Amino acid sequence: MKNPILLGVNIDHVATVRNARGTDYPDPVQAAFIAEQNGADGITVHLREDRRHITDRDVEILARTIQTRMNLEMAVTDEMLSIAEKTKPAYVCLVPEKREELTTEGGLDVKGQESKIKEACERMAEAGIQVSLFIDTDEEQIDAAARTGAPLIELHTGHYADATTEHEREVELVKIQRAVSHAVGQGIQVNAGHGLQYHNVQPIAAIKEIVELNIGHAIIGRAVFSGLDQAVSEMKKLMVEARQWPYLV
Ligand SMILES: CC(=O)[C@@H](O)[C@H](O)COP(=O)(O)O
Ligand SMILES: NCC(=O)COP(=O)(O)O
Repeated sequence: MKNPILLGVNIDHVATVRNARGTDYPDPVQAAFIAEQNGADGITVHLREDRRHITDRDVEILARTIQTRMNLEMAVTDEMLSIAEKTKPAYVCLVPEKREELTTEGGLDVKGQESKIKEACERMAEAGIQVSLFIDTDEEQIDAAARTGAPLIELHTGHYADATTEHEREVELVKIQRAVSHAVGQGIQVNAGHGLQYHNVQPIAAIKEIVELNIGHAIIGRAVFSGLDQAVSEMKKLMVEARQWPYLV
């Protein structure tokens, strides 16, 4: 395919199930292996400060066993930057984090903490790690991301996913399309993710400049019923199919 769309499978919630009982299973390491065998182009894990799902042990083992590439999502803290330096994932995705949140609620405020994020990007670049910034579809945030030197952004698709009417969803889709063009115009690679599932992924996958989608909760949820192999390959199939659609803007 000339313009492929890549799938990063987020395996956080395999660890959520494991940690609910303090057992050794299900193991995210096994999940990564199955996901890779069934079309995942990368594996994403979010090492939260409260370690509610993925743990340091998971990151250490995954760093040695992932065959594709690891995308380590993390808050911009010294502790997390040091873990990244030690484990050397291919990518880190810097995200905002609140301990009490159920999941990530919004994009990183790059504009409001530009020098801190620029320093983090430089520190990661020195360690040979590519940085992605998880941000909203806001042109000022995209411009700030460009100034930090981050080669990638991941656009937050949560508002699109949470839309309750067709009109609202269309409005959010247009915001994503415009943000993609704006970022690509500045030479930034654009990924996207959050809240994507089997029924809403295709219009996003059809945006031809988006390189990769990171999807987790919906895939792991479906895997409970269909198995992880099918859950991953079905998602990839929908994405690849949508990539053949005519461009939407
Ligand atoms: C940054 C992002 O959009 C998601 O990866 C999110 O952080 C997932 O975190 P949870 O798996 O804890 O919901
Ligand atoms: N960055 C988004 C991600 O990794 C997965 O988010 P979700 O599909 O679990 O909402």
